[in-house]
Amino acid sequence: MSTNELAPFDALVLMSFGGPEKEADVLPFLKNVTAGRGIPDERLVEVGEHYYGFGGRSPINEQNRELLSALRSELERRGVTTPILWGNRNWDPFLSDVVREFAATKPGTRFLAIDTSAYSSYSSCRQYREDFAQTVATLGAEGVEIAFDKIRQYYNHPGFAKAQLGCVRRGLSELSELTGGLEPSTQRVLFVTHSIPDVMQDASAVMTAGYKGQHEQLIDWIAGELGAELPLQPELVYCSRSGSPHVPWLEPDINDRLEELAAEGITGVLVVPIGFVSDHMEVKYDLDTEAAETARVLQLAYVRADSVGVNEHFVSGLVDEAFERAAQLRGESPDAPAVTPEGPLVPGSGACSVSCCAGVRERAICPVWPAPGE
Ligand SMILES: CC1=C(CCC(=O)O)c2cc3nc(cc4[nH]c(cc5[nH]c(cc1n2)c(C)c5CCC(=O)O)c(CCC(=O)O)c4C)C(CCC(=O)O)=C3C
Ligand SMILES: [Fe+2]
Repeated sequence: MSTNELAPFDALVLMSFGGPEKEADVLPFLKNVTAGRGIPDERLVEVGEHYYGFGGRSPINEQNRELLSALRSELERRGVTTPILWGNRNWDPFLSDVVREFAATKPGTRFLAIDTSAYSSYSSCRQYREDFAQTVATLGAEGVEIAFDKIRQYYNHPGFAKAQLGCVRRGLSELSELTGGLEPSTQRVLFVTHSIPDVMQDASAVMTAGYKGQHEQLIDWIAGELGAELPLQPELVYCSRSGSPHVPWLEPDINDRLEELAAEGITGVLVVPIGFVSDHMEVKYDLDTEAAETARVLQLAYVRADSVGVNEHFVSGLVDEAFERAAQLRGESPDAPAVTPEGPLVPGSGACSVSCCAGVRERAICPVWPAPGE
């Protein structure tokens, strides 16, 4: 007997940010990212340099190829034959191209998207829903009907959470080895995520625990799970701020915080990239290059924990979330596990509804999930 755990979906699509793969790609990529966003030119030149420092190649596409292949293996292991594609917002392979090619052989395709972004905010969730709406509209104008849904934001799904827990555990033992033992009075754990503008943070906190609150809840869960294994005080800091210096973004920046901590007598840190699913350019440049250099100058011992990458808990969690979403759309009430007090961000439950993480611009989103009462 065979059942299709992903019905009513015809295909899965891994949806990501995209990144350049050679020097000539860097500027056109940055133009795509910042189209209509008012990022100062100086910032673009500066960010371009981060990429040129790595030969113009972001690691993100390679990491997504690995994630795609890990997801394929996990689906195969579970006997699922539904195809899985990969598409990006800002660089080749572009979502619309991938979807167009697939839908050409199968009109009316229903896609279920898995995006490489765990938390709620305009940049990390709603903007993907705008991308899906735009893709539906573009193909619709070409006479090709398609539909999209997406899995829930998964920062508190046990798969992602357990993967993060493992990364912290390994990082702690590395710091301990490097420094001859964990020392609460002189060491800290810095959980790092991508800074966002305060207004984006505020919009994210209307219908959900918010971008910042979700990170804090996950950190609390990790600390609870580790118990005495975590003798060091954890805190949340930020990286990769951009935009005008007059616009407030979430702080403290990791480099500023390292300076303060060094002045307070801290001599070692474990840096955990909890906001990122893989070691892409923010991790390679902002953490492994820039923050590591700040720590070196301050003579701080610096260990960077792994990102979840293709950790088995993470990968099988993503497949569980796809199954969960498909079952919800079949009218079933699947188990929706979550490790933090906020609970699962079930689409349309209020979290991730039409008004969740609303941006400054009015743009069509897809799928449209009204919350009860909206
Ligand atoms: C929350 C968040 C995530 C995490 C969630 C997720 O993963 O989606 C994320 C991921 C990423 N951000 C990336 C790259 C960039 N982000 C930029 C700009 C911005 N990011 C923002 C937020 C986020 N970004 C914001 C509020 C801006 C300001 C402009 C705007 O309102 O959009 C810019 C423009 C230059 C600059 O301003 O730095 C670049 C080049 C890459 C690719 C890395 C690689 O190539 O390996 C990835 C994975
Ligand atoms: Fe970004």
